[in-house]
Amino acid sequence: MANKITFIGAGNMASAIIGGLIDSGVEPSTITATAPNDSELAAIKQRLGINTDTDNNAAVAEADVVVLAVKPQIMRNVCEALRDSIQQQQPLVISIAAGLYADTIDQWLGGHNAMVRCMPNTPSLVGYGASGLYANAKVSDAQREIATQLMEAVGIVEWVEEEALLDAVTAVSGSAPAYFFLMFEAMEEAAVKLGLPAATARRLAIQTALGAATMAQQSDKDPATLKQNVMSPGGTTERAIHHMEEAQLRTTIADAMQACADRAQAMAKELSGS
Ligand SMILES: NC(=O)C1=CN([C@@H]2O[C@H](COP(=O)(O)OP(=O)(O)OC[C@H]3O[C@@H](n4cnc5c(N)ncnc54)[C@H](OP(=O)(O)O)[C@@H]3O)[C@@H](O)[C@H]2O)C=CC1
Ligand SMILES: O=C(O)[C@@H]1CCC=N1
Repeated sequence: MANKITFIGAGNMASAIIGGLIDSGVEPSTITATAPNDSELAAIKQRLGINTDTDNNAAVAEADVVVLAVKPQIMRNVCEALRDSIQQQQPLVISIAAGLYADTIDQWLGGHNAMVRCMPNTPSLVGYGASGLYANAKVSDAQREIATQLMEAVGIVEWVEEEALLDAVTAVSGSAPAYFFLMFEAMEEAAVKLGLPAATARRLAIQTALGAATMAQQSDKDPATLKQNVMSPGGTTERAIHHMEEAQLRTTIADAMQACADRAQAMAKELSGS
C-alpha cells in the first residue's frame, strides 16, 4: 500500500472509501482528506481519526497517491489550482469522478501524469465495494498494484483496458447501489400494503437480498438456475416472475443502464469541451 494518500474532497464517496480503508487496517494517520468547509472536516476527523486540511495544495505536498473525489462539475477548477503541486510531487493520481476522461484531467493537471480512473461505489464503506479501474500509459506496474491494493481494501476490483468501458462499469456498479435501494423501497411499500409492519418488511427484504447475493456469489449455478430453483411449477414465485417479465422489467433495467452510460459519456464531452 502507498505510504501517504490524500483525498481531494471528503464527501459521500471519499468517506466511504476512507472508512473502508481504516476498517481494513490502514493507519488513519497516513490518510488526509480535504474540503473547503472546516466543520465538515472536523466531523470526519473526529469520526475517522485522519488528517484533514482546507488547503488542497498543502495536502498534496507529501502524497504518494492523490484521489480526486470532488464533483465532476468543479473538477477543472480544482485540478488547475493543483497543477503546480502535482507537477512537483508527481504522485499517482486516481480520479473517481463519473464521466471525466483521464486525458482531460491529466491536461488540467499540466500533463504527463500517471493517471488511474476509478469507478467505485458506496458499499466500499462496508467492505463490499465494486470498483472498475483504467490506467493511462504513464501508470507503471507498481502503481497499478498500488491502485489495486487501495480499492481491494474496500471490495473487489476489475480492470478495464478500454476507458469507454468505465461508462458500462458506472451503469452496472457505480450507480447500481441506488437501483437496489429503490427495490428495497418498493418492496417495503408493497409489503406494507400486504399488511406487514414497515420495519418487518424492510428487514425481510434486505436480508433476502443479502441471502440472494451471497448465494449467487458462492454457488456454481448461474442466476437463471438459482431463480428457477425458487419457482415451483404453478406456485407463487412463478406468478410473481411472470408479472415482472410481462411488465418488461428487463427492458426497464436495460434502458436505465443505457441512460446511465449515455449520461456518463455526455458529461465527459460537456466537461472536456469536446
Ligand atoms: N456517490 C457515489 O455513489 C459515487 C460518486 N462518484 C464520484 O465521486 C465524486 C464525489 O461524489 P460524492 O462523494 O457523491 O460528492 P459529495 O458532494 O458528497 O462530495 C464532494 C466533496 O468535495 C468537497 N469539495 C467541494 N469543493 C472542493 C474543493 N474546492 N476542494 C476540495 N474539496 C472540495 C465537498 O465539500 P463541501 O461539501 O463542503 O462542498 C465534499 O466533501 C464525484 O466525482 C462522483 O462522480 C463515483 C462513484 C460513486
Ligand atoms: O450519480 C453519479 O453521478 C455518481 C457517479 C456514480 C454514482 N454516483
